[in-house]
Amino acid sequence: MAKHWADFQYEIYLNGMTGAVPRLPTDLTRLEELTEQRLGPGPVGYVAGGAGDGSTARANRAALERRRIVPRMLRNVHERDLSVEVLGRALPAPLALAPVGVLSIMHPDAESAAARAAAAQGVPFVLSSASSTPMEQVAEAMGDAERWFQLYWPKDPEVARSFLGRAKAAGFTVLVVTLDTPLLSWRPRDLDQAYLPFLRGVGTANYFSDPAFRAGLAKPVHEDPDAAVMHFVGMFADPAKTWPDLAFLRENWDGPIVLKGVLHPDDARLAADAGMDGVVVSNHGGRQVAGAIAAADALPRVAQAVGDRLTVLFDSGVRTGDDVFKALALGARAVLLGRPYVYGLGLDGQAGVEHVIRCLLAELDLTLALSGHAGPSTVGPADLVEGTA
Ligand SMILES: Cc1cc2nc3c(=O)[nH]c(=O)nc-3n(C[C@H](O)[C@H](O)[C@H](O)COP(=O)(O)O)c2cc1C
Ligand SMILES: O=C(O)C(=O)c1ccccc1
Repeated sequence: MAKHWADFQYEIYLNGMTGAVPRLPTDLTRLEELTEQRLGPGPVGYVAGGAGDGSTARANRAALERRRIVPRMLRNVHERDLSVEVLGRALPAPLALAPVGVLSIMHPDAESAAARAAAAQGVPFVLSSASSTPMEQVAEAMGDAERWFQLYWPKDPEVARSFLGRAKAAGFTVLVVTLDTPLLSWRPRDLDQAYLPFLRGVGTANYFSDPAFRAGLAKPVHEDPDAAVMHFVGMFADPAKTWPDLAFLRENWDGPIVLKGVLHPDDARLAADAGMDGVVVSNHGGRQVAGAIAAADALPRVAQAVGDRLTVLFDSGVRTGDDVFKALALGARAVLLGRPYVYGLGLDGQAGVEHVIRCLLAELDLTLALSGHAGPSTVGPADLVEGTA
């Protein structure tokens, strides 16, 4: 676990004094291009790509960049503390790693490397249902860190029950249920490169290792892998689900449940009415609904509607420490980091993910301090204006 959060910027400055150039850039917006140079256009196209022409992913960035911080002076920011409480858990910083499937397209150590990096930095790692490594194996890599599991809610209730039972048995305590992907969207960048990793069986580890999933196959996976993949595609999510179905999750999960992919304040109210514990305001990084509202534009409306009833988390477009600051100011309790850690993984495995987390938190710490805040709790709407940039 990391030391004192405010030490991060100090350590980086110190490396600068020794003349040692960091292995990866400290401007995390540069990682995509470097990863593409290293790994090629297929995998990076998949990670970077969005729905349709990519306009939602661009809107996510624009909505964060348009908001500008108005720093305050002379507020004694000498002693700082980034810690926050999220869902009854004390986190060292308002940050977790977002669930990202198919990580083995980035690095052979995939989810285990990302989980170890998160654990080393004390940040929760949300394990995707579509991971390339079975959940039990990733749980081991997590050590005594917080274990959060993301559910793609399978069509077959036996598989859903089996996943929840396995996740519980493997020590996962927080359930993040993704609602925005009952189907995968139209993603021209992947279609045009014929790069759809799950069609080659990547991201199916939890399914292929699941007894309830395998019971639905005519032949064992190794005898007919194509049929197994098609079975996965047809059942990994369920477009027929409606709000009353959430009772199933409550019956089958003991800990906090967070609904990911909420953009409308009325959906957030429905989540609260259904006894959920939190929402992630997210448009899946612009990967699902082309033309959707930017996540940062949805955030204040959702926070206003349910901020007193639910834990409001945020993702989609976070690239820098000041983006985290802005999300806090717009009403998020914490953010999930997506693509930047995926590129860190692709470029330098576990060390690359740790680099990304440390840069982001160093920058957040400095942004807080230089804006007049000793920690996340005092940040609010008054810290921002809407500019034109
Ligand atoms: C390659 C890739 C795979 C993803 N897989 C999942 C997934 O399996 N489950 C999920 O809930 N979200 C998934 N997401 C969405 C992320 O959890 C998160 O919402 C998104 O990356 C945030 O946008 P950003 O990366 O632009 O910040 C995926 C995102 C990417 C880029
Ligand atoms: O690509 C994605 O955004 C995603 O969520 C996903 C869904 C199924 C399998 C792998 C990734």
